[in-house]
Amino acid sequence: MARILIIDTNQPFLDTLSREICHMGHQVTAADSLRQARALAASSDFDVVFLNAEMPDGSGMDALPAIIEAPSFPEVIIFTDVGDADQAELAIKMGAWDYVERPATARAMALSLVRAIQYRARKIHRQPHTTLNEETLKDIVGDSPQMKRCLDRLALSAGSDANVLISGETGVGKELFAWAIHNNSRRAGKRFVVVDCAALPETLVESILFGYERGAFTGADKSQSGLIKRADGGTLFLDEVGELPLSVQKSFLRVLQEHKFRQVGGGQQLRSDFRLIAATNRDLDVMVQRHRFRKDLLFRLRAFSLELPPLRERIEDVPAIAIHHVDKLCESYGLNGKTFSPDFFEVLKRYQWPGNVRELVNALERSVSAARHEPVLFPKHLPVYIRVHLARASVEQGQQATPNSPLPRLGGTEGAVLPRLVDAREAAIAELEQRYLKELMTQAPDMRQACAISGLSRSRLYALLKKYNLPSCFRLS
Ligand SMILES: Nc1ncnc2c1ncn2[C@@H]1O[C@H](COP(=O)(O)OP(=O)(O)OP(=O)(O)O)[C@@H](O)[C@H]1O
Repeated sequence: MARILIIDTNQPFLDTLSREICHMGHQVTAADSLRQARALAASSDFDVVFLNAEMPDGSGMDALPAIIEAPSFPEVIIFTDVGDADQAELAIKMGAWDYVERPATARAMALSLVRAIQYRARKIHRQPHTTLNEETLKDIVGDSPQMKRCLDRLALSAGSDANVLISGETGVGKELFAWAIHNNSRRAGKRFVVVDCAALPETLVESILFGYERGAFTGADKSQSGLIKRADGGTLFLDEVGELPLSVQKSFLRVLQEHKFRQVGGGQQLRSDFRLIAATNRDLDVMVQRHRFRKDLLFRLRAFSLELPPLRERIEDVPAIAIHHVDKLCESYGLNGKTFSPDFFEVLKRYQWPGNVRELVNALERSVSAARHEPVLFPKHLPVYIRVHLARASVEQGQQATPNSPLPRLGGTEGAVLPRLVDAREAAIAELEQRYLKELMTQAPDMRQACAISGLSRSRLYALLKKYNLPSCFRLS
């Protein structure tokens, strides 16, 4: 629970904003003058202060330094009815957390509070980990207890040079965490070399990793160093390490033990001082039992382990992640920032997100495109497959009886009835692709045959499996 101070004289707005904040589980105190606000800030602890820039007894900007320097060093959100770019710049330079024009609804304003609280909680939480650089963590959003535990583990691993194994379902943020570990380690500033083991053609894995000498194979007309050498001094990130062919696992184990290797077709021994971070969405212990992964390699990889939980197990992080990515998307599309309809986050929180944060980011990207210049995101802007899924689930749970309707209702607050044809077609294709891939998983004994049957390339097949969060483990016979 955070403690919030609101400094404003507009009673109806104050009442609604206070209600919203209490509803979020925080404690609110109100002050209707700067004098009272200064006294309160000096005598009580506050996490966040909403400060009106124009108060009857003076300028909120003048009171800002005293409030920022109050004993609890609160985060201050300045709000105003008359936006002024110069004043905004000054406020931020003076240390305000944010400067906002008073939005139409108190609810929208309460949402900007989420980020301030999250930022503050992290700041306090991370104080003992002096090595962590705030700037390198700005893209890791989430304040749930699970996320805090992961950030603790991140801080621990960043302080050592041990190999790290990051596990978790597809799209949970494994690469993001790997980056953050690298950027907070002594190797920050050196190379972070990413190897997507799932996308490496089996015949070329060794030459890509180890490099090759001139004449090593047909077409090798000059020698070429590999990714292991490129990572010298920095970090080597092996994504989807479970896909590394067994033959390569053996030679890679040697590299891990000795940090020495030979290029394909080469006699000379080379050295590379890299730190290894590996990631997997597969159960490597099961793969070891099935003789698909080397036990000694797993043992080495797992010197330090970090397990990232699926998004559905930290669903409270969804609004903050959504705000973060919508802001980024609007910025990259050159759009004005967007606010959210009251039920937008409710809908996001009801969905299970099998593709985790990546699926959420994709859904938001499509929502922002669908809304274009509309300032508010509604559930109707979400991809149709999500709305169909939720409508079906809620009908099945008997929460939403639509006995006479042959089609699920697809609208959000607007209550639209029929999807656009293009959306319906997309939903049908998605459903068919998923059914096909599941069948393919049970019929094909291995990846090579799955590609042969489906006519898909290895990387396209992996991309589709990832899209639908289907495991890439085939029947092992
Ligand atoms: N905690 C988070 N806060 C904000 N964005 C996140 C978070 N975690 C993941 N993302 C975003 O989700 C997307 C997927 O993240 P990332 O590629 O790191 O996942 P992954 O687990 O490595 O996926 P895969 O297993 O498919 O390789 C990225 O756009 C990333 O920025």
